Amino acid sequence: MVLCAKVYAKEGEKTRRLLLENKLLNKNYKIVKEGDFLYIPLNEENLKNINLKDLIPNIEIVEKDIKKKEIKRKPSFREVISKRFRKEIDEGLIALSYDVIGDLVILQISDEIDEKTRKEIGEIAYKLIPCKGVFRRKSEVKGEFRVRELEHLAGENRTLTLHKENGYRLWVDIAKVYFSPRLGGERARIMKKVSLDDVVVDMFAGVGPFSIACRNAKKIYAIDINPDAIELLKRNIKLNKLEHKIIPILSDAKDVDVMGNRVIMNLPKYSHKFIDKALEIVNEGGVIHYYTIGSDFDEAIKLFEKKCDCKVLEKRIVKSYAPREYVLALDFKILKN
Ligand SMILES: C[S@@+](CC[C@H](N)C(=O)[O-])C[C@H]1O[C@@H](n2cnc3c(N)ncnc32)[C@H](O)[C@@H]1O
Repeated sequence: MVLCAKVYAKEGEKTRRLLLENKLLNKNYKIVKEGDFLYIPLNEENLKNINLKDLIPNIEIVEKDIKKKEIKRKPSFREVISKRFRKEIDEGLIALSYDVIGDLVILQISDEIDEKTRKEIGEIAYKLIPCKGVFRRKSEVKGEFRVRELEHLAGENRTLTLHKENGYRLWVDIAKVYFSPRLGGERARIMKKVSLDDVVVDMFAGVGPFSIACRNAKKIYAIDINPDAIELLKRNIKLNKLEHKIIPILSDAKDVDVMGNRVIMNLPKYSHKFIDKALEIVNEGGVIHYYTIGSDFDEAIKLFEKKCDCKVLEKRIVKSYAPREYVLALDFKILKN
């Protein structure tokens, strides 16, 4: 038996909404109609904390024999793939993790899996993950622009998408520029550190996620060598109404002539080659947010200590890169360049 509110059918919707707003609706049971009346199941647990008569003075509470709703949950992509392709997952040929960038999904399936199966997995992802198009990583990120090759598997064959994170929006073309949604948390961390009088230099800005995350700063120089990234960056600056703050610069970071007190070096694979330039850019007392790849922090710390007088403010593992290798973040306060 379930405790129900018995109301005239014409009062039903109003009562249901009131009960829902006050967390008093028991969604595990169906609402039943008999004659002129509706029986609306009540959440007995929450009913203890509220006098229902205060909320709906004429309410009649009755017990009623109602069947539980059969809730059919759609299985997740991971559940389906784990069952169907256990062996391939264990062999490292198919990954259960995937990236969602805007309305596009990027899967990790090895070339060793035949094309028909790759497309089949793409179709499963298309059905089970809310998205418009599904791709797979066809290569690692490579070259100066740090872009990866992709293979279209299902849905729309379009690579431009609008991604949302940390309260800002970004146009990203996954075929032309680097972008990782897995860095959203790292950008949120930097965002909290930025103050109104900061001048930020984002040396490897891409489509601008770090630059835009620093929107509370006084000024932000956003540099990238990839013309497609700079075009999207300009679009993102407008989209987020930051034309008065962010200065996009299409250039090799080594050639720029700017200075700031907060320098972001988000080029983990090659950032070590740009430390001298970053030390030229940063004001004394400023901070360098250094990203690198390694198994521990020691190498990066030694590298900086050899070149300047500095102090590690914070260090953290951002994400895994390869077995026992990570993308590492180190914040250095530069005491003397
Ligand atoms: C790992 S991506 C990071 C992009 C962006 N910060 C993000 O989080 O999405 C590195 C970026 O550095 C750019 N890049 C590589 N070498 C560069 C250089 N010498 N000067 C300026 N930009 C460079 C690439 O085009 C790429 O967009």
